[in-house]
Amino acid sequence: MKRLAILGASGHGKVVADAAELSGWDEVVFYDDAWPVIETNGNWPVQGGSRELIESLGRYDGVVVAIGDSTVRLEKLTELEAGNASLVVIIHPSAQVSRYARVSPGTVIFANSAVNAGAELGKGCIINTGSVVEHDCRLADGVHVSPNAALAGGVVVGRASWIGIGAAVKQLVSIGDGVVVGMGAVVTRNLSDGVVAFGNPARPT
Ligand SMILES: CC(=O)SCCNC(=O)CCNC(=O)[C@H](O)C(C)(C)COP(=O)(O)OP(=O)(O)OC[C@H]1O[C@@H](n2cnc3c(N)ncnc32)[C@H](O)[C@@H]1OP(=O)(O)O
Repeated sequence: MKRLAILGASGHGKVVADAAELSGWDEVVFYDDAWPVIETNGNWPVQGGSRELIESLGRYDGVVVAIGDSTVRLEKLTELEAGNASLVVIIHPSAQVSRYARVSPGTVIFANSAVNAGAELGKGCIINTGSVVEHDCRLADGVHVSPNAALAGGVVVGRASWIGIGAAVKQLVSIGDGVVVGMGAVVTRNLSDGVVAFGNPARPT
């Protein structure tokens, strides 16, 4: 019996839970600091807040954080690691993840996405539905690649950056830390830390 605890009773959490069940986890439960006001998240129970999770880590074979805000997600991952939580990777069975890619703990990879050979993904990344992380991309901790976004070969993305839904990033482009790439953007040039950029070609606002 494999038991998974997910911190973050969010809509994103439901997708993580669904992918987890489809990839062999027998029991999936949530923890969220909104507990006990929130007692369920879709089909799954919410059993406590982050403190209760830390106190009951021994009950679980794996833990993952499903908080959309990348900075908060990384903070919670760090707290759980300090408590010796067993952070796991969740991969939807329809995702294509190369055996030559490296995926760090706490990262989730959703349906119909592809992560190709030589890609390196940091901790707590979200590779969302239908997105593409091409060969030799390097994603730092906490990167979110939104649904249907595509990173061409050798793209580098910094810590906690967010690539919006349907965006496209040219090969070998380097995106800094804490960047937001807007939905549908076409990124042709490097982006420095902290910028918000969108449009075709994408320009920082
Ligand atoms: C499973 C999931 O749901 S994952 C989540 C996926 N969601 C996303 O990818 C959303 C990413 N976010 C965006 O693209 C946002 O629009 C941002 C971050 C780029 C900008 O957000 P905000 O700062 O709130 O901008 P706001 O909505 O006020 O728009 C400001 C202007 O920019 C325009 N604009 C905003 N985003 C874009 C975009 N991606 N492309 C072109 N124009 C845009 C708006 O139309 C508006 O123009 P106007 O002033 O002429 O009316």
